[in-house]
Amino acid sequence: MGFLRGITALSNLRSRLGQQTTQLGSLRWLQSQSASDLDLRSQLKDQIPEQQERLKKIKSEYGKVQLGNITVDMVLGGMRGITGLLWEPSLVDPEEGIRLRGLTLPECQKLLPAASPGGEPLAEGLLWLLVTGKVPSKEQAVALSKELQSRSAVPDHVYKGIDSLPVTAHPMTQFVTGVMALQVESEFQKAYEQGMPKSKLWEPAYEDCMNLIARVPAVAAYVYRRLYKDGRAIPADKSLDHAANFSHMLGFDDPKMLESVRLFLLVHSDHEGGNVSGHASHVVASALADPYRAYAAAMNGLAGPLHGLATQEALLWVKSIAKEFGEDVTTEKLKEVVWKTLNSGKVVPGFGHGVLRKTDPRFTCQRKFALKHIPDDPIFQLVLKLQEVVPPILTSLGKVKNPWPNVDILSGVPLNHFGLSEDRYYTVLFGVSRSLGVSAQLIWDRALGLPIERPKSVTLDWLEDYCKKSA
Ligand SMILES: CC(=O)SCCNC(=O)CCNC(=O)[C@H](O)C(C)(C)COP(=O)(O)OP(=O)(O)OC[C@H]1O[C@@H](n2cnc3c(N)ncnc32)[C@H](O)[C@@H]1OP(=O)(O)O
Ligand SMILES: O=C([O-])CC(=O)C(=O)O
Repeated sequence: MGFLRGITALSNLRSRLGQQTTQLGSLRWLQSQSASDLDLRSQLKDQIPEQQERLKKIKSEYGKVQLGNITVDMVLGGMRGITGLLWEPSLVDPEEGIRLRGLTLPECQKLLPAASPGGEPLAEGLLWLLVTGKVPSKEQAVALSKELQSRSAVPDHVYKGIDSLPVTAHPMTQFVTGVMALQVESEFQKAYEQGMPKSKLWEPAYEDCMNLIARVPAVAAYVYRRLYKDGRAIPADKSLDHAANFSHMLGFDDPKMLESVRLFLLVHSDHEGGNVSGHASHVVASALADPYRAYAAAMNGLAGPLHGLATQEALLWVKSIAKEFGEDVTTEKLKEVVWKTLNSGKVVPGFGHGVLRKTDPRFTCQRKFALKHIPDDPIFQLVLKLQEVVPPILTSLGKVKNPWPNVDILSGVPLNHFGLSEDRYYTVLFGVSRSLGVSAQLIWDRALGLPIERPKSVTLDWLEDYCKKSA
């Protein structure tokens, strides 16, 4: 609870010690940090000219280097395999999985500052990493925490906008409505209208992104409390870090739940640029639509069942199995259930991937967490059985390129264990997490002056003609 208070005490101690701290080894770094060291915007501003130069050099020296051939399969196959986007915060290797600014998830867990020793990383430190590519000190993460808090007030019209929807509206519809209502305060839109030159647009993009990240937890929590807790909203607790405060506003203060939310925000934060939500945000922002509009587009994509909604679908599916067949369901029965799902024309949620060709490290990371904190949870136990049962069945179909579990099959399990059991809400949690990665790139989109995205499309007639001529 006293995360910020603890750090403030440390800083006070530092000033009381004055010059002596230079003798104190481990405290030395604290003193060397100036105000601009602690300010994300200043750090970013320092980096931008260098990265702009880098991009310019790559373009002029290597602009004609080929990155592969485009085949008809790729055009008809959702552009799979086409390298066509620049995305700085993360990169996915098909075998190894995600790296956030070069760090694997276990490396992030080890290196990023945590609320308490050995705990899950603070979302603020993660955001710092995603934006700058540098691992922040705890002081930097705390400074960013304070910055986000200072930006977190949500205007009343946002809540009124959400309230105008029927409670039957899907939580993602309510959430996106809230996000669009936040857009009314876009600094980016104002700056553009006032004629700000392109070279400076990263500044209002930064403002919008930081305000957005700061505000979406309250909007998301409002939707949750409206739908499931009689609308009794819980005010923010300013002594808490970003993730813990989100959990608090949802109504969960158990320290293990706070850790679960911190982990959730880490593993769902980003997955390079070609996934539906990332790509949607990038293309919308490329038309110089403001970050709220771009993020809302991302959230509409995330709400698709083959993408982020799989979090909801997976938890619903696993729970329905537990309900119908009990938690001790046999392997044979589980196989039957998987086949029944497939034969009804549905996909098996939480398995497979568009890029990954091995078990998703985000699954592995959450599995480790569950083994530590909730080893006997019956839903977790059921997922472990599905991890064995599903891949051979999917493989036997002969068409599934990746039969292994993805992030979504376990995403909801720890949170469900600690009381957040409303499956339909899960994609909103995913959305709050993805505000970190999407925003980090939106800032760089404008800092690097990336152009409007406009790939070429063709018709079936064109394809046939072209292929016949080249045969
Ligand atoms: C955060 C995330 O977005 S992670 C992904 C979350 N989504 C899910 O968990 C939903 C279940 N999984 C899927 O639907 C798919 O694996 C996707 C959408 C993730 C990837 O799709 P693709 O890249 O097209 O996968 P792939 O090339 O292996 O698909 C080939 C075929 O196998 C099928 N397939 C792939 N995964 C599955 C699955 N889990 N269950 C059933 N069939 C599957 C595809 O539907 C496709 O069938 P079709 O040719 O009859 O249309
Ligand atoms: O990479 C993808 O296509 C989907 C995914 O796992 C994500 O966006 O988290």
